[in-house]
Amino acid sequence: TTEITWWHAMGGELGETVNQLAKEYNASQTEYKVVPVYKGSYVETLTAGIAAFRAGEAPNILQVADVGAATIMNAPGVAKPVQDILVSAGYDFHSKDYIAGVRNFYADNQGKMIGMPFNSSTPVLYYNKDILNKVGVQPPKTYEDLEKVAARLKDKGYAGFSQSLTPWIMFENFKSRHNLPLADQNNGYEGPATKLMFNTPDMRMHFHKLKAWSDKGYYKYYGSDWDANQTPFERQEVAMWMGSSGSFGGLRNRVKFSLGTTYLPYWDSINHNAGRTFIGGAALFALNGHSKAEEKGVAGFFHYLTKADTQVFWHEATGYVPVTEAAYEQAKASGYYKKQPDAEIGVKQLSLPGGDWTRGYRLGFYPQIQQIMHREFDNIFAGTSTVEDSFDKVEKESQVLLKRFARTVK
Ligand SMILES: O=P(O)(O)OC[C@H](O)CO
Repeated sequence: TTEITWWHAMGGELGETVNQLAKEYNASQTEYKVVPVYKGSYVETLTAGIAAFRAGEAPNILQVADVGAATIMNAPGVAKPVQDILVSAGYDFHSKDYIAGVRNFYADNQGKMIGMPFNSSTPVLYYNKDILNKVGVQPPKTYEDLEKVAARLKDKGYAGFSQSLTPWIMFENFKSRHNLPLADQNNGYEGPATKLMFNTPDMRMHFHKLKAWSDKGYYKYYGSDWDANQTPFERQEVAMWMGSSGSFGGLRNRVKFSLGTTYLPYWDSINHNAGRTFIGGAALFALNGHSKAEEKGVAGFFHYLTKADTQVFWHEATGYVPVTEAAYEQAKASGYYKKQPDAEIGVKQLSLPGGDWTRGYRLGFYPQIQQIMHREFDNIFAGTSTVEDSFDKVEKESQVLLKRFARTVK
C-alpha cells in the first residue's frame, strides 16, 4: 500500500470529519492509504509545509488557506497544478464543474486550477433568533439596518455583534461584497501587487462607524483571536456574529438557542447592488518531490473528495460549501435546505452576481500584512490610535512587504 500524507489545519470537530473522510476513502480501495496529520493553524500548516519541502520531506498534500495563496503559488517548484495531476491520472477535469465563486480563487490568471478548493467557506452573519424575536427586530441586510438593529438591541440591554478575523471580514470581503478592488495588478492576479486599497474613503468611513459602534456598545471587538470573538455569541453575550459559513456545523451542535444565518451586510450607500463575496477556507495543494505512484494516489483522493456524495457529506457536517455544481444540486434535491434553510446561505452568497473584483486576490506576505492590520485594529478599538493614523501605518508597512515580495518573484 502506498501512503499519502495530508497535512491540514482542521482542528476539533472539523478534524474528526477530515479523519472520517480519509477512513472512508481508505476503506474504499486497497492501493493507497491517506494519512491526515493536523499541523495547527492555517499559517502554521503552511510554514511547516514549506519548511518540510525545503528539507526534502514534503507531505503529498498540503492545505493552504486564502491568505497563503500567493505564497504557495509563487514558490518555485513547490506545488504541482492539481489540474495537471488529475488529467495525467486520467480523470476528466472541467473547471466549469465548480461553482462560480470557487472556480478562480486558486487558479492562475489563465484559469488553470493550481490548488483544489476543498473547504470553501464565506463570511456570513449569524444571529440569535430568540434574542432578535424578543426585541422584535429582523436580521439586518445592510450596515444601515445593522446600526438600527444594534440600537434597538442596546435599548433592551443586549450587545449587538462581534466578528472574527477582522482583515478577512472587514477588509477583503468588505471589498468583494461591494465589488471594489483591494489591490493593484488586478488584485494581484496579473502580477505581484504593490499597493493595497486599504486606506480608502470607503474603508475609513466603515472603520469610523465601527469605532463609534464600539463606543456605544453596538459592536464588541475582542481582539484578533478567532474564538475570543465567537464564544461571546455562543454564550449569548452578543446577539449576532460575523464568521465563517464553515463554522455552521459546529455552532448548530453547540448553541442552546435558535440559530439564524443571513448574508454578510453591505453599505447601501457604497453599492446598492452588492453581490458575491470571496471564498474563504482553504485549498489542497499537491506538493512536488513524490513518485508517480504517489501522485496518482493524490489524484484518486482528490477525485474522491470532489465527488458529489463526498461534498454533500462534508457540506452537511461542517457548513463549508459544496464546491461543485453537481454537489450543490444534490444537496438541494435531498431536501436538506428545506429542513435547514440557514445552511444554504454561504453557497447562495457565493452564487450572487459577481463583478470585476470578486474573483479573489493574490497578495505576497499576506499573513504578515494581516498581523499589521490586527495590531492597528487593536489600537483603533482600544482608542490609542485614530483610524487615519492606523490606516497610514497599514498602508506604509504593507507596501514595504508587498514590494519585497514582488522582488522575490521576479
Ligand atoms: O474559518 P475558515 O476555514 O472558513 O477560513 C476563514 C478564512 O478564510 C481563513 O483565512
